[in-house]
Amino acid sequence: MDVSFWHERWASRDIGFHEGDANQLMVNSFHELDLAQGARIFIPLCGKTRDIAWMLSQGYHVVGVELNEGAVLELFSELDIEPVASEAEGLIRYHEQNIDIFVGNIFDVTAEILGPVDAIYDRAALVALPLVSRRQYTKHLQTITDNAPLLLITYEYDQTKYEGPPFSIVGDEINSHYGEHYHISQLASREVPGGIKGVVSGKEKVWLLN
Ligand SMILES: C[S@@+](CC[C@H](N)C(=O)[O-])C[C@H]1O[C@@H](n2cnc3c(N)ncnc32)[C@H](O)[C@@H]1O
Repeated sequence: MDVSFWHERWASRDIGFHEGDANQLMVNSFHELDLAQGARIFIPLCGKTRDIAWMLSQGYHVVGVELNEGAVLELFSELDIEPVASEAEGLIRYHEQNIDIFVGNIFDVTAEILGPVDAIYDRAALVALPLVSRRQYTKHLQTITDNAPLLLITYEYDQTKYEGPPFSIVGDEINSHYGEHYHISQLASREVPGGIKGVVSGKEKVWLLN
């Protein structure tokens, strides 16, 4: 998936991945991260997810990275926040009190740009990438966050029935990316209502990595 694939999806409003409300598995599992008030949560490939509104409402700080600037502007508009824009080493940083969103490619984000991270939340980010990029992405994520604890949401389904994205990711693969530095536990799982893109039945799973 190159960057033009995602820009085209935003341009044509082919954004079925966007949920109208905070993700229920995330809401039910977030306490497992055991974070202090004001903790800074990193959301890679954040789109304009409503999960950000939920985290802000719970008193957390959020830092996100998203390729598509239009998505980021929509995010702030829907949050009813007017951010300040600045340049940040080739990326654009949109900032307001408890929120920083960087517009650019995740692979151009360094630990210095990102700043301190208390936890990572990955929904529809790992599963959005093909396998070769997933290897690169998970290594990069661990480097720029110094292996911060991670709440991860994945899909599992028969990959021969639908080509993705989202891609099907099983526990063994998560272990291959993260097993060296993390203890991995599955917290919950639910059937995807209507299946994956209405084509194949699938499960949505939430994992805690710490
Ligand atoms: C499947 S969407 C998920 C968005 C969000 N996490 C959510 O739950 O709604 C994937 C998002 O990642 C963005 N994206 C894809 N590749 C990226 C990259 N290399 N760097 C930053 N953002 C990227 C896309 O523009 C898209 O908004």
